[in-house]
Amino acid sequence: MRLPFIKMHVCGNNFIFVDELGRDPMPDALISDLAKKLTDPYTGVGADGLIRLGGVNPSDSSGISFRLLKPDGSESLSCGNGLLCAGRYLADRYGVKQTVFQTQIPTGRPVAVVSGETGGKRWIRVPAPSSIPDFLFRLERHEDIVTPEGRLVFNLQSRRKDPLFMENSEDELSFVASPVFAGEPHLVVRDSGIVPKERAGCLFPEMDGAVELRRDWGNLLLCRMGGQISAQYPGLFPKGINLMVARSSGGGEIIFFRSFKSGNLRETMACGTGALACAAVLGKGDAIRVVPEMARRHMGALGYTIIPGKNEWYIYGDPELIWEGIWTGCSSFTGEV
Ligand SMILES: N[C@H](CCC[C@H](N)C(=O)O)C(=O)O
Repeated sequence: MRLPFIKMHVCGNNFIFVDELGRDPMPDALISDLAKKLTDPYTGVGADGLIRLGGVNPSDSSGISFRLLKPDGSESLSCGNGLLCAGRYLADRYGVKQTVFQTQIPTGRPVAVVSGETGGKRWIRVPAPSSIPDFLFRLERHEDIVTPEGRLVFNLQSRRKDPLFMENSEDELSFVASPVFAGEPHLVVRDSGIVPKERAGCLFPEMDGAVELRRDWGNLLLCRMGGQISAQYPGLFPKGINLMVARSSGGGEIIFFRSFKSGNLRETMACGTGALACAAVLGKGDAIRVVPEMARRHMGALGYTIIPGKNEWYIYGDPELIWEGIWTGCSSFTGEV
């Protein structure tokens, strides 16, 4: 099989794009399998997801269909960074200035997101963040974790009793999270809401002036928080949950965050809808700068500017094309690492 693709990123959150415009779309089962293969970093191209763009032509007035397949082959509802990239791709490849994308297609009720460019800066216009819809968030077995303000208190139990478990850093851990829907479901946790407090010091160590950076420790903590929710709170988020740990500075005008993604089950460099969710919970002012901490460290990324509105919010970011290629297949792929 020879499949032309491109790869793009915003702040290191990277995607493979398959352009199905004006063509018969590939069957869902095939594309799900392809997503597993292509996103594989060892025997594929390697990416945080595979995005297929579909429609009659690049300026299709009914909207370009935007569908994101995660590395496990399942489908996401939306993706801020992917939409910024897709808008830039259509502009560069076909000269389309502004595009309407149809997102949240798996729900059967697509939601339009507009992508455009002003003064050389790419943006997307998305519905204002809201509460997580019931089909993604089922509280009935977990009513006791909700505070009067609508936040959630998670108490992760120690896994020390697990005979295969060797780390000694897995004592009990609790944190307060705000549930937000920003096209994707997110939990936003302020690092100050993590107990024991000193544990959170490994998430943004440079800001705390720590001499020893302990970068991996921050990753371990984030992955434990994000990864253990589904095991310890079964059924709460039936389609998974993304977890953002954030810290605000400058009174809410600047926010730093780290992102754990449900479909990757690992930390990613950045997350566009996650940045939106962080701005909704911690942000203040007319223009909120949201900086993904890992992308800042890795590439000096400045992050996103988010402009809140009543019904619609804008996210500004800098998508980049990384490479164009032809995937030729890999017969030795088994799906196991
Ligand atoms: N990175 C995306 C969201 C990804 C959704 C997530 N559930 C996944 O694909 O793992 C963004 O920029 O908004």
